[in-house]
Amino acid sequence: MFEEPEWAEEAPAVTDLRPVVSRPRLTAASQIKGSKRRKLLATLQALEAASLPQQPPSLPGSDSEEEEVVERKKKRPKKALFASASTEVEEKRKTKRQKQGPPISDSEEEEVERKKCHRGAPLGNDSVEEEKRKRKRWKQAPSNPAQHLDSVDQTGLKAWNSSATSDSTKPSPETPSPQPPRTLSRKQWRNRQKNKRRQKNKFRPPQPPEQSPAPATGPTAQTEVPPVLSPNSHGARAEALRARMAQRLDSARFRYLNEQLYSGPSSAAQRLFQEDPEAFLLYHRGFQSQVKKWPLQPVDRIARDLRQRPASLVVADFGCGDCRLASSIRNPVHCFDLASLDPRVTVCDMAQVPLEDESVDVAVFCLSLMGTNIRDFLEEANRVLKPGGLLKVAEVSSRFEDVRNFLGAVTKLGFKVISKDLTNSHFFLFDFQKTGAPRVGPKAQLSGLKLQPCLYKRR
Ligand SMILES: C[S@@+](CC[C@H](N)C(=O)[O-])C[C@H]1O[C@@H](n2cnc3c(N)ncnc32)[C@H](O)[C@@H]1O
Repeated sequence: MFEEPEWAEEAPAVTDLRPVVSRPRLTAASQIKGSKRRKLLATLQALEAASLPQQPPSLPGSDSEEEEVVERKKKRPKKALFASASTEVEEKRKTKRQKQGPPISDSEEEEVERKKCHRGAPLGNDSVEEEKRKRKRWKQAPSNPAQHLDSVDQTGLKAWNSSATSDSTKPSPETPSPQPPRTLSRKQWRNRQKNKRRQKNKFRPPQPPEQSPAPATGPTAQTEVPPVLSPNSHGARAEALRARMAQRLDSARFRYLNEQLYSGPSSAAQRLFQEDPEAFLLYHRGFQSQVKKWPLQPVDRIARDLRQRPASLVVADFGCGDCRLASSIRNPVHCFDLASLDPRVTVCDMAQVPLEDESVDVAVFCLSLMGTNIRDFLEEANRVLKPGGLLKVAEVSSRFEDVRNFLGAVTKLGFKVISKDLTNSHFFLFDFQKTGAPRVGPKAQLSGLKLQPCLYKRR
């Protein structure tokens, strides 16, 4: 006769985890109970036969099972009843898990095989149900607790933890499972990997602070800024301020020199630059920075015109500056200025240049009719120009109050107007031809030669 292991039904769910320890003791007890049960069964059968002859027939093999259940109910203590109730709850949980399709472990298969060996006769329907229940109980007591934890979902895990808090075999995260699971579903495997990762991260050593990017406004950024940079940046600002102030000073000095050149006679300008050669450099730096902004520099326009003429023409550049004209044409060029920025320059007051009378073909005044003695410059040009020689004048347009008066005055000095170009926004350009010696005496007033000074605004 098949004997159901009563320990499985009587024991609470938690103690079901230790079946191997309790099985031999319970098997002996069940044998004793089996003999008693047989005696009681015989008594009951006798009583039933005497008092209940009208009872419906039962299915073959079912009587003994029913009697066993009745017998068990009689013998079952209150604890066992409670255990049975809790087992039913657990069975419901297990059924739910079974619906999710947990794999049957090797120990479960072995148990099924073991039960098959114990069966001497085919089981009835009730016996089959009992067998199913037993299988469920065996599943409730997994041989590998870790596997059990992994095989349940999160809800099942919570239920397990809450119901098995006092279990000494409850797996700890650090305790490796003695038997690795052989068949895990993808979800179970993922859960296991996730748990492993969590454990790993839990014990990961903290990263050094320099590897983790700190916010720019955070305290790390504040401490990372070396205090040495502060004086440097202060020094840089001071240097920038110094440079800016120096530039302002140079600009002021340029304006002062420029005004001196326009407001006094050339002799005074000559003395100025002789006494302070650096002033000439400063003046030309200022001039270059101004003229660079122009759309067209007049010296380039004059050079272009002269390139249309024979390169054999001798040119005299009055107030040559940095000899830009001489550098732009192939003609022989006499360069005159109050100071020298180039070896080709003859330092002199252009009111008196060291050239022979009627020795040059072209006389050029490009932005150089400065000073209050313009008549002296034009009479000197007339002197060195050959008869029919070319006089080219370029001046800032704003300097002219009356262009016609200017042209009339130049004509009285022995020239005739060939061309005038008033189209440029910054300068006027005139071409004269020498007609002869000046037609007016030294005391004649040529008001047309009085031009406005070209003053630069303070920026
Ligand atoms: C505005 S800059 C023009 C320089 C050059 N012609 C140019 O267009 O690039 C005028 C030049 O005329 C020179 N200058 C002015 N008066 C002079 C004089 N009396 N004798 C010689 N050069 C003079 C100045 O020294 C200055 O170099």
